[in-house]
Amino acid sequence: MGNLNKEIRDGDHPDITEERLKSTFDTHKMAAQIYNSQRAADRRNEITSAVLKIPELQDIKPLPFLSREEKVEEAARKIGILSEHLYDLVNVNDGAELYHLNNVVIGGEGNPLALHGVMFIPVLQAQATDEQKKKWLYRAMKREIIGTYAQTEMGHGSNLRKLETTATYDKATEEFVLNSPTTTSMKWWPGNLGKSTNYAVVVATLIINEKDYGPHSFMVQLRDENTHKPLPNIEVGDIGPKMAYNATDNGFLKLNHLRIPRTNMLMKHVKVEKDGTYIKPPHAKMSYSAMVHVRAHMNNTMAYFLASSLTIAVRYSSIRRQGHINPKEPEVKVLEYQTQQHRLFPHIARAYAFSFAGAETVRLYEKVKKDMESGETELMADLHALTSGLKSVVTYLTMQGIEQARQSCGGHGYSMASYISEIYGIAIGGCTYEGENMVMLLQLARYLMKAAKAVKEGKKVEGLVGYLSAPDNRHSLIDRTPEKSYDTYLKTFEHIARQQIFRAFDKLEKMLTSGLPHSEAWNKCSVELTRASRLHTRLFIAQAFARRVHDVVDFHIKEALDDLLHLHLNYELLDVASYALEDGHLCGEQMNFIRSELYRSLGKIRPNAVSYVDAWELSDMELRSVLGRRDGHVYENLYKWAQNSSLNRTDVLPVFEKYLKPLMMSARKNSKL
Ligand SMILES: CCCCC/C=C\C/C=C\C/C=C\C/C=C\C/C=C\CCCCC(=O)SCCNC(=O)CCNC(=O)[C@H](O)C(C)(C)COP(=O)(O)OP(=O)(O)OC[C@H]1O[C@@H](n2cnc3c(N)ncnc32)[C@H](O)[C@@H]1OP(=O)(O)O
Ligand SMILES: Cc1cc2nc3c(=O)[nH]c(=O)nc-3n(C[C@H](O)[C@H](O)[C@H](O)COP(=O)(O)OP(=O)(O)OC[C@H]3O[C@@H](n4cnc5c(N)ncnc54)[C@H](O)[C@@H]3O)c2cc1C
Repeated sequence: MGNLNKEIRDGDHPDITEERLKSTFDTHKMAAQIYNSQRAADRRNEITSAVLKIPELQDIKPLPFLSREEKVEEAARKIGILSEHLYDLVNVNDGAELYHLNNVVIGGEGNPLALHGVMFIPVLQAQATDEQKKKWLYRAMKREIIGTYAQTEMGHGSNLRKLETTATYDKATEEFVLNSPTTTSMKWWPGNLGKSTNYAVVVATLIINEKDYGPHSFMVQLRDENTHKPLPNIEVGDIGPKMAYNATDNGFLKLNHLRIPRTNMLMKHVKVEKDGTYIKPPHAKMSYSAMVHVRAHMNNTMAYFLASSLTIAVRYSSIRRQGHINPKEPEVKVLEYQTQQHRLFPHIARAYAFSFAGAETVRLYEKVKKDMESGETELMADLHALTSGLKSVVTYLTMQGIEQARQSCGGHGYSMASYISEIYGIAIGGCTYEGENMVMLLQLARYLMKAAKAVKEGKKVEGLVGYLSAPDNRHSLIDRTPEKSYDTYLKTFEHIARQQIFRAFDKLEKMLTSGLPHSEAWNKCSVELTRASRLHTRLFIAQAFARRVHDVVDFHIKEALDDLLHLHLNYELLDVASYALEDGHLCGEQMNFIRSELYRSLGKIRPNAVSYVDAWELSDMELRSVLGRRDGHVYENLYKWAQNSSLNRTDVLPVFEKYLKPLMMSARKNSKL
C-alpha cells in the first residue's frame, strides 16, 4: 500500500513530510467526499496536470506584482489561450470542471468572461424563449458575444422594486424605451460591464400605459460586435479599483432613451403582447432566477476560499518553528500550540461543512430549476429561504475563518506572498453581492415567521422547518451522548433555533397587537429576526454535515470525518450556547463537558491536520501562495518572491536623489550649526 497522503514527494521539507506520514486516511478518497464523487476528484487533478503542460497558461509573474491594467490584460490573454484548448481540457457542460479550470489558470481575481458564465448564460437558459435562445444563448455559449447581468444601480441594489431604470413600452413601434433618468439610476457594479462585454441582460422597471409592473429582464446590445465601440445612446465604463477582484472591470451604464424591440424582453415565463397586454408569470419572482443560481453555488465557492486559506495556514504552521513547549526540546512547529489549533481546526471543519451543505443546496436548486421549466413553482420559496440564509451565514463565517488563517501566519500572513489577503478580499465580496447579508437574513426570517405562525395555530410544518413542530426536551441530554451519536447535539441546536424563532415571533406579534404597523414592528424586531435566521441556518449546516458522515461507507474516511464533525458540533455549540443557557436547556456542567470535548477534538484532529487540508487537492498553481507551497520550502522562496518587486530593480531609487537626500543633507547641515 502506498502513502495515504497523496502529496508526499522526495525532496519536500521534512517537517511537512512528517505530517503527511501520520495520515490515517487516503487524501484522494477524502477529495471524493469534498467534490462529491471520485470521478470529479480525478478530473480536477487531470485538468490541473494538463494545464501545467501548457506554458502559455502559467502566470507571467506572481499576480500581486501586476498593476490593475496588467491584471485585466493577463486574465484576457489567458482566456484567449484557454479558448484554443478548452474542449481538450474540460467538459464544457460541466460547471464544476469549468470553475476548477478558471481557478487554476486565472484565479479568483476575475476575468472578462466571469459574469458571462456565472449569470449571463444562466439567465438566458432560465428566462429566454426558444426563439430568444436561438438568437443569443447559443452565440453566447460559443463566446461569439460576451454578456453580463446589469441589475444594481448607484442608488439601489437591495430594493429591486425601486430600480430607477425604466423600460417603457411603446405600442406604436412595438419597442421598449430604456432610460436612466438620474445619476443614481445608472447601473453600477455589474461585473465585466465596464470594458469586456458587448451585451447585457439589463433589469429595469417595466412600465406599460404608465403602470409600474416591477423589475423585468431585457437583452441589450451595448457595443458594436466588430469595433467594440459603445452603441448610440449608451454610456459605459469601469467603476475603478476595488478592495479585490481587480482583474474584473465592474462597470457603469447609462441608457439614454435607448429603443429595443419588444422581443428583447426575456419572455419565457412573462409576456408583453404587441398591444401591451401583460401576461404575468406563474410565480412573481421567477425573474430572480439568476440570483438564486449564484446563491445556490456560493456555499461551494466560499468553502473553496476558506479551504484555500486554511491549506496555506496549516501547511505553513507545520514548517514554522518558534518557541518551546518543553524547554529542553528544540523549538516546536507552531501547529503544536493549542491556540493555533483552536484558531484553525474549527474552520477546517466549517469548510467541509459548507461543502456538504452546498452539495445538498445545489441538488435542491437543480430540482427547482427543472420544475420551473414546466411552470412548477412550489419549492421556490423553500429554495429562496434556504439560499438566503446560507448565503449570509456562510459568507460571514468564511470571512472570519480566512482572517484567522491570515493572523495564524504571523507577519508573513500580512505579506501578499501568503496570498491570503487577496483571497479574503475576493471572498468577503460575497457578504455583499447577491443580496446584502442582513437583507437576505431578513428574507429567511419572513419564511420562519410564517412557519412559526402555522405552529402557533396548531398546524404541523414540515421540511426545513419541521423541527418547529417536533417534540422538545426541557433539558439537553448532551453529556449523555453515546460516542459517535450526534442526535442529542442536533436536538440542542434545534432547541436553540426554535427558541429564538419563537422569541422573535412573540416579540413581533406583541408589537403588532399593540397596533404598530407591520413594517415598523418588523424593523424593531429585525435584530432578533436575523438571529433566528442565523441559528436556523447553522442548524441546517450541522445537520447536512451529520447526514454526510452518516452516509459515508469507507471506514477510515468516515472516522476522519466523524472527528471533524465532533469538533464542529462542539465548537459551534459553544459559539451559540448563551441561547441555551438563558432558558436552562444547558447548564454550567454541560458547558464544561462541551469545552472538554472541544479540546479533546483538537488533539484528535492534530495528527491529520495537514492531510485534512491536502485532501482539497489545491495545487500550487491555484493557491498562488509562497507560504502554502505543497513542498513546504517557504523561506528560500519568500526571498525569491521578493526579487519580483519593481523596487528592487535598482539599488538606489530616484526618490533618494529627489527627496530623501535633500532631507538628510539639510538635517545634517542643521545639526552642524
Ligand atoms: C467560468 C465558468 C464558471 C462556471 C461556474 C459554475 C457554477 C458556479 C456558479 C456560481 C458561482 C458562484 C459564485 C461566483 C463566484 C464569483 C462571483 C462573481 C461575481 C458575483 C456576481 C454578483 C452579481 C450580483 O450581485 S447581481 C445583483 C444581486 N442583487 C441582489 O441580490 C438584490 C437583493 N434583493 C433581492 O433579491 C430582492 O429585492 C428581495 C430582497 C428578495 C426582495 O424582493 P422584492 O421583490 O422587492 O420583495 P417583495 O416584498 O415584493 O417580495 C418578497 C416575497 O418574495 C419572495 N421572494 C423573493 N425572492 C424570491 C425568490 N428568488 N424566489 C422565491 N421567492 C422569492 C420572498 O420570500 C417574499 O415572500 P413572502 O411575501 O414572504 O411570501
Ligand atoms: C464584488 C461585487 C460584485 C458585484 N457584481 C454585480 C453584478 O454583476 N451585477 C449587479 O447587478 N450587481 C452587482 N453587485 C452589486 C451588489 O449586488 C449589491 O451591491 C448588493 O446587492 C447590495 O446592495 P446595495 O449596494 O444597494 O446595498 P445597500 O442596500 O445600500 O446596503 C447598505 C446597508 O443598508 C442595509 N439595508 C438595506 N436594505 C435594508 C433592509 N430592507 N433592511 C435592513 N437593512 C437594509 C444593508 O444591510 C447594509 O447594511 C456587485 C457587488 C460587489 C461588491
